[in-house]
Amino acid sequence: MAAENFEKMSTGNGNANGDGGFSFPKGPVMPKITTGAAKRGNEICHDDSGPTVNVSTIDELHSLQKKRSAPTTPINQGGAAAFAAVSEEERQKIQMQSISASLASLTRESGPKVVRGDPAEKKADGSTTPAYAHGQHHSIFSPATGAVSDSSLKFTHVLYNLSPAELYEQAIKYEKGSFITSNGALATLSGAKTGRAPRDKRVVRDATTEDELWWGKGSPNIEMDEHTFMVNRERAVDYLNSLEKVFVNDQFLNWDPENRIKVRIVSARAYHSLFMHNMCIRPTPEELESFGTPDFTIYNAGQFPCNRYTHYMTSSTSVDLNLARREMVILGTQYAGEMKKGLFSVMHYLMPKRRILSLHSGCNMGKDGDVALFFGLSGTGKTTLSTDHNRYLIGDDEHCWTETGVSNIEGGCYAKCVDLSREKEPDIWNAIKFGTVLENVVFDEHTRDVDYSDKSVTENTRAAYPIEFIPNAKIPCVGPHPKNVILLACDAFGVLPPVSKLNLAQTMYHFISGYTALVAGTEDGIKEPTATFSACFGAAFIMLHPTKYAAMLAEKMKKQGATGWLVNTGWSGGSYGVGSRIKLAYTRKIIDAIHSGSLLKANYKKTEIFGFEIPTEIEGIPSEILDPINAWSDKKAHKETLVKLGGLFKKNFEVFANHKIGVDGKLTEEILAAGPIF
Ligand SMILES: Nc1ncnc2c1ncn2[C@@H]1O[C@H](COP(=O)(O)OP(=O)(O)O)[C@@H](O)[C@H]1O
Ligand SMILES: C=C(OP(=O)(O)O)C(=O)O
Ligand SMILES: [Ca+2]
Ligand SMILES: [Mn+2]
Repeated sequence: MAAENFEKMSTGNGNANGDGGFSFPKGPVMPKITTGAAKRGNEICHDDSGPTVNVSTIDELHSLQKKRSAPTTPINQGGAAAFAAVSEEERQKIQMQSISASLASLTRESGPKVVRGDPAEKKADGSTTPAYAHGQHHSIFSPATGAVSDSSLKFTHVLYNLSPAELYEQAIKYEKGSFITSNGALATLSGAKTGRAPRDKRVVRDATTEDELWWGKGSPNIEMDEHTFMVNRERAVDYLNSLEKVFVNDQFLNWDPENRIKVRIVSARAYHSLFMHNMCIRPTPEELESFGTPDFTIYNAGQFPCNRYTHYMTSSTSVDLNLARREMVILGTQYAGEMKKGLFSVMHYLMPKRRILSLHSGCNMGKDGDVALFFGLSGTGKTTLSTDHNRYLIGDDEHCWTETGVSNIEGGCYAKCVDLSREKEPDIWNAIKFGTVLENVVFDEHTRDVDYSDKSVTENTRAAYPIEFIPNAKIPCVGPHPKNVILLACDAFGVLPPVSKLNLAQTMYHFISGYTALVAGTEDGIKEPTATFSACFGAAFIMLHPTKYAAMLAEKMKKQGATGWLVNTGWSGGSYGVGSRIKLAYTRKIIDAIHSGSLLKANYKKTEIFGFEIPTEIEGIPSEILDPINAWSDKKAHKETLVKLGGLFKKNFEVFANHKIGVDGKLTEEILAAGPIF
């Protein structure tokens, strides 16, 4: 009986053949040792009643495994086929020519020889160098050039718009610190830099940008000249060309089809290529065929430092933006966020020129089409709160607001992972799967389970995933005009109310202030929260004077009748160290009440100093936390802290006191009066 059951369970072929008189001994044994030899007499011993593979060598077997990707342009029947085949070759040639031009070191050759494909991939003849004449898999481009240098003799292999699976393989084979975690994500390390380096971000100051951009105190635009840019560009390009292979991504920014920008990212790491694959908008195969030349190019040579003897360089890191050349160069940092936020800066320049407002905000939409924006500095909750199971996600970080509505600039999200839990943030948790880049996380060496509470590498652990990994993403990522504009502040002083309703002047005052206060980091033993003011909740990325963006926001909010709110996602019941961070569940309830419109109808009272309108009740939230003073046991300390914060706001706003916001002089006065009064 036992043997019979065992036979039923086993799907072994060949033995459970009802040939009587033959049974396995009891106990766990290997079922397929003998064959039908006992019955078939002197036949040769074999065990292959199933079909066999139709090859004669192991190489042939391997060649069967990968089928060539189907051409994306349907080749017409009949006479057109030959024409289509030629034009495909021609198209690839144009594409390689364009990549060669991107990689040209401008002082020497016109561009390197480029060849498409992995140099380690064996050709049919076993060679690994490109086949010059009979191009099979690889298209090749050799520029006509008189000058000969070592770099003009070698090929630069281009890994063009690889798929996530291919990029996983590249990362795991060649990039130390790349692993697959148990959820299927690709874990990587970004090296010495685990966050952005705003003090190393430079912008070329030329005749045009001199007048157009915001320079000087408070501005993120640290100047450099054209010549220095070219020195760094050459350094990056030479570094990239010295490698055996580079990754090239051709993608889009902005879901608004009329204002879409074509971007090319040239990088040395599969990690960077997969990151941008996830974060930018992915072209369809057809869109890629007609991509042509990009509107903007990033040269990411982050593994290679800049030269400190180069004028303007103050460290080994430099992130350089040249708007005239439409190029960005990255040296000395591998933190992938530089690319995403660098392109965001470009959009903060290009879009306002078209009278489109670019926003450092998350954005989602309710079932009835009500759109909300979530402004806030890093770590205040844009990604967390815009990812809401009951609403459609338009985007978590970068948007545009046009005459017709909003559009996401990106094609993916970049979530903080520190202390991530399945219970509190199920959608982000589930988005961390095959295809997602997991930066700087710690995992179990055997099970590969990620420990999101482990901050050994950095506190700024991140997951980058395509937006469609969020089940209720709104694709295409566009929506109508916003109804609510939510300003997020993580107030570690614990004096800002959990939610305040703002009038237009207050909304503008707080938008221009861009306040948050974070604890500087538990390790350093810093007890005192530090206030940060970052104009437009994104001073690191804006290119024009903050009042330009503020004026556009005021005009749009007024025209659309949008309501402004200030939500404190930080401390309650005392400053950091005494009080505690407002529960995410409470913040979500507050946000729900904003979306539903119920909060608009609540009863309000006015606070001291800041003059906020705060609700007296919100369903599901203990009423006593709505007015911060109630949650503080030390009332005197509360008042002192409130006055201190008010003072910091005042001091910060001084630099804006002489600026007119838009053409409306009355609004400017109202904004100046909308700050703290004491
Ligand atoms: N009350 C709260 N509201 C929002 N986020 C909170 C709250 N309490 C804790 N958090 C945590 O703060 C972090 C917010 O980060 P994130 O949403 O990525 O910010 P941003 O996208 O603005 O940079 C998340 O790790 C989130 O879990
Ligand atoms: C990636 C960033 O954005 P955020 O923290 O707002 O998600 C950043 O500021 O570097
Ligand atoms: Ca940010
Ligand atoms: Mn975010």
